[in-house]
Amino acid sequence: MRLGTLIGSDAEQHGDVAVTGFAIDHRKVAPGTVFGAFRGTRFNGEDFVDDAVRAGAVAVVARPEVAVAGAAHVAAEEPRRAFAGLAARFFQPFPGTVVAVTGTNGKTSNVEMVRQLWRMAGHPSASIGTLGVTTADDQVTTGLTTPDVVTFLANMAGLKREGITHAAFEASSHGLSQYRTEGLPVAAAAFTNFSRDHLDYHETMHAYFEAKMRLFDEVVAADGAAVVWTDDPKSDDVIARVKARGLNLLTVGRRGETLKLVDRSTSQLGQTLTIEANGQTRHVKIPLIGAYQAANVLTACGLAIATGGAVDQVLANAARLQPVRGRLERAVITRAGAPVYVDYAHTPDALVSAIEALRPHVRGRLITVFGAGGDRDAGKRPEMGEVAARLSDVVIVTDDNPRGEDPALIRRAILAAAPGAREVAGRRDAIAAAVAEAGADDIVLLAGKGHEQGQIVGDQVLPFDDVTVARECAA
Ligand SMILES: CC(=O)N[C@H]1[C@@H](OP(=O)(O)OP(=O)(O)OC[C@H]2O[C@@H](n3ccc(=O)[nH]c3=O)[C@H](O)[C@@H]2O)O[C@H](CO)[C@@H](O)[C@@H]1O[C@H](C)C(=O)N[C@@H](C)C(=O)N[C@H](CCC(=O)O)C(=O)O
Ligand SMILES: Nc1ncnc2c1ncn2[C@@H]1O[C@H](COP(=O)(O)OP(=O)(O)OP(=O)(O)O)[C@@H](O)[C@H]1O
Ligand SMILES: N[C@H](CCC[C@H](N)C(=O)O)C(=O)O
Ligand SMILES: [Mg+2]
Repeated sequence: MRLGTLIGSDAEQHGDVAVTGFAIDHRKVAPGTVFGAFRGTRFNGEDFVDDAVRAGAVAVVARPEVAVAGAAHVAAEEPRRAFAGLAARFFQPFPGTVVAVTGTNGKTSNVEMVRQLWRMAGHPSASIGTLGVTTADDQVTTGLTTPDVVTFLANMAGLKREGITHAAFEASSHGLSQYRTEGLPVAAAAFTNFSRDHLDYHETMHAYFEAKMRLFDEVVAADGAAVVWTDDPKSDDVIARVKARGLNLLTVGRRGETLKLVDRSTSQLGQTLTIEANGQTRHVKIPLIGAYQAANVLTACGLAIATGGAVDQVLANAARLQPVRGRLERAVITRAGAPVYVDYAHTPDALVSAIEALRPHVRGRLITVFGAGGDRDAGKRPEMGEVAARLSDVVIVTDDNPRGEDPALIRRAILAAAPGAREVAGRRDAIAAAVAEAGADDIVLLAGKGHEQGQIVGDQVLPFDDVTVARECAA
C-alpha cells in the first residue's frame, strides 16, 4: 500500500512510498513503517520519533505539537486512535462478525463461550483474550488480555486469512483507554459486571467505569448491538448509555427481556436454568457449576443471538458448552476425597463469586488458598482478605505473582483484614498444606491464577500451574 493512499497526503511530499508495516515501539521500526508516538505510563514515545525516522519510518502519528522531520507527520489530538484507524486500513480485511466483551470479571469466560456457541452453529470462529488467540484447533498466548493494537489487528487479519468468519475479543479497561482494539467494525458489545479492580491504573472507580463505557459509547458500530447483564448495580447505567446511543439492546439476567433467568437449580456436576425467551419457558441444563457461570452463559448466548443465532438453537447448544480453563476447573480429588478447584478469582467480587459457587457443594469445610498480585491495585488486598475470611471455613494466604514487590508485605496486607487466616509463604507449600488439611467432606479452592502457567517473581517467570501442583500435592 502507498502512503499517499493510506493518509491521503500529496504524493510528491511523502505519499509515493510503500508502507510495509506499523509499530508503536521504535525498536520495531523497519524501512517503510508507520510509527505511532504515544505518551505512556513509563515512557514518552514522542522521545523516540527521531530514532524511528532514522530506522526508516515513513510516517509518524503524533500530537500536532510534536516535531517530526524526515517523515510524514500524521497529526492527531488523540494519536492512538488515529493510528488504530490507519493500521486497520492497512491490515484489513478482518472477520466479518466481530464482538467484544467488557466488565470486571467474566470477559475470558464469555469470549470463550461465544466462540464455542458460534462453532456449534457452524461458523469458523475464534476468541482473543487472556487465554490468547483461540480457534477450534489452536491456542497461541499473547501475554496480555488485550494485546497492543498492532498485534491485535495483525491477529484479526491473520484469523480472516485462516477462514475465520466470527471473532470475539476481550476489551479490558486498559485496552479500551489505550485504544488497543480500535479500527475494525464491532457488531456487538457485552457488559458482564463492574466491581473493584485496576485502581492502580485508573485511580478512581469513576474513571475505571468510564474507560469500560467507551466500548458502548464509541467502539461498537452505530448500528450494532449491546448485550447487557441486568443484575449488576451498574447495569442500569449501561442500559441508559446504550439507549442514548441508539444501539440494538438485548438484556439478559433475572431482569432480562431477551433472556430472562427465572430459576436456577444446582446439581452435583451442573445446573438447570429456567429461561423465558420470546414468551416461552425453556429449561437449559448446563455442565458448569456456579451462579457466575450461569451469568456468563446467558451473556454469551445474548451475543450469539445478537449476531444472528436463533434463540432455540443457541439455548440448545448452551447445553454442550465445555468448561473454560482455570474457571472453577476441578484439578484433582485428594486421597482423602476432597475435590480441589482452581479458579481465576483475583478481585474481591470474583472471590465472592467463586466461593459462593462452591458453597452449595460443601458438606464439611471450604478451604480457600489465595494471594494478590504485586504491582497491581493494592487496595483490593484487604477487601479480598475480608471476603475470604468471612465466607470460607479455612483461609490460607499465600503468594500470587509478587512481581516487583516483597511477597511478605502483600500477604501482610491481606492478613490484616482476614481474622483467623493462616499464612503460608510459597504457593506450592500453601497448596500442599491445604491438600493435607482437607478431609472427605471438604472442598479446596485455589484462587487467583486459573490458567496461568507461571509465577512472576521480580522479572522472572517461574513455571507454575495450580492444576499441576494440586495434582502433585495430592499424589
Ligand atoms: C499500564 C499499561 O497498560 N501498560 C501497557 C502500555 O504501556 P504504555 O502505553 O503506558 O507504554 P510505555 O511503556 O509507557 O511506553 C510509551 C510508548 O513508548 C514506546 N516506547 C517505549 C520505550 C522505547 O524504548 N521505545 C518506544 O517506542 C512504547 O511502545 C509505547 O508506545 O502499552 C504497552 C504496549 O502495548 C504494554 O506492553 C503495557 O502493558 C504492560 C506491560 C502491562 O503490564 N499491562 C497490564 C497492566 C495490562 O494492560 N493489563 C490489561 C488488563 C487485564 C485485565 O483485564 O484484568 C490487559 O489488557 O492485559
Ligand atoms: N459473571 C461473573 N460474575 C462474577 N464473577 C465472575 C464472573 N465471571 C467470572 N467471574 C470470576 O472472575 C474470575 C475470572 O473470570 P474471567 O477470566 O472470565 O474474567 P476476566 O474478566 O477475563 O478477567 P481478567 O480481567 O483477568 O481478564 C473467575 O475465575 C471467577 O472467579
Ligand atoms: N489481568 C489481571 C490478571 C491478574 C491475575 C493475578 N494472578 C495477578 O497476577 O494479579 C492483571 O494483570 O491485573
Ligand atoms: Mg480475561
